[in-house]
Amino acid sequence: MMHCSRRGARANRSSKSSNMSTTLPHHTIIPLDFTNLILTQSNKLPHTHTWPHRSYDSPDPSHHPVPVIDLSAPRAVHLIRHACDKFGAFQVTGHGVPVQLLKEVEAEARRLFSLPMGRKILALRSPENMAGYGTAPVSLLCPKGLWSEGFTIAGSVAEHATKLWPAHDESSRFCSVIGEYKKQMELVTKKIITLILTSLGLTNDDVPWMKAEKEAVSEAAVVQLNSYPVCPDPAQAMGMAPHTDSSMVTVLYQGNVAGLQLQSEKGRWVTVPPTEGALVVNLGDLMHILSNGRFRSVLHRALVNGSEHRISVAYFYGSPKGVEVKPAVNLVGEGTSPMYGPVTWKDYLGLKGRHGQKALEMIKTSKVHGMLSVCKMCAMSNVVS
Ligand SMILES: O=C(O)CCC(=O)C(=O)O
Ligand SMILES: [Fe+2]
Repeated sequence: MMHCSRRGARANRSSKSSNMSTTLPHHTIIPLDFTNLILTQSNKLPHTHTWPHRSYDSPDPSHHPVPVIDLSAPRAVHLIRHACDKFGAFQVTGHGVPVQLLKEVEAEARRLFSLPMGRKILALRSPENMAGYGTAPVSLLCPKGLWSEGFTIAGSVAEHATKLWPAHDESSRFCSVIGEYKKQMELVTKKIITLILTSLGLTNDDVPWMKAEKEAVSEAAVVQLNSYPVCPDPAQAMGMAPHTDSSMVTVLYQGNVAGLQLQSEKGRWVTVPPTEGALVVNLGDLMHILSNGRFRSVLHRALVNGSEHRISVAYFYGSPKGVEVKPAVNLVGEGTSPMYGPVTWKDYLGLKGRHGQKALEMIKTSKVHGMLSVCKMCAMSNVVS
């Protein structure tokens, strides 16, 4: 596997005060102009987007499939505990989100990404604030470009939409579909978190911020639209580089085109097959912290393909503004210390943005006094994944 390094992040930060178009390695924030590329270019992967070792990691066909769990089944809690222990991920049905709404969100994402680059760039995100159009935040830490584009929706949907579609009738559909999606996803995500807590022997009382004010809770969520255009050389390309999400949980809709893979305990890649009407649930780093290391946050990536344009929609649920997540007291053995120090989602995102997959290690209680205080001082916030 080609590992992501901090090279891109450094290049990005150093470009802050200078002319972005000349000094920024473009793949770090501005995706390829796929719409134009598909119309005019030869069938070749640019060297900036060629991952030479990617094809070495062959998937593990013998691995047990990631379980599909019906949320309304009597054994749901038991099945969720097993899935969280073994995979750090599962798929859910019986979630109550109308399939029609999922299809509408996908259609809106396709409408957004098919806009000309000149229009999408009007909503370009900055290196410090990941809301808006650009490559996935994980690309800041990658040596090569990703075969994808992303749009991160944090805060007001209308603010994003009017940048893309100045005409009201063009932006209003996006606002209403995404607005409804956020509402539905908040409901289902809280249901899923409650079941996960139950599987750990905890209740919502052990995590008081679950009952926080409605507004604070809606600040705890971010929607990420991902687009993976048809690729001329899928074996050498990477849609989304391997990463764990920083969230508590991520609920992902991946339409009907395969691409998502997660890493098994044995370190092999396992495809999560699209399942009609199902949503994928990935445990993020905050859940790993809350569970005092019992549940792992799953390493995952997205591959691309040569015939279909794939869309995925991730709903990241972190923790409300200012709330520090820490290992649940009931999961810390008597006489032992919690495995991790308390951290807010915002600070953790800052750490992850700077240090990638090393971030978790850095808030281990043995390390917390040195590194975390340093990173809080120079916090680069709002990096989402
Ligand atoms: O597109 C996918 O399947 C994965 C997306 C993802 O991992 C993310 O947005 O964090
Ligand atoms: Fe992810």
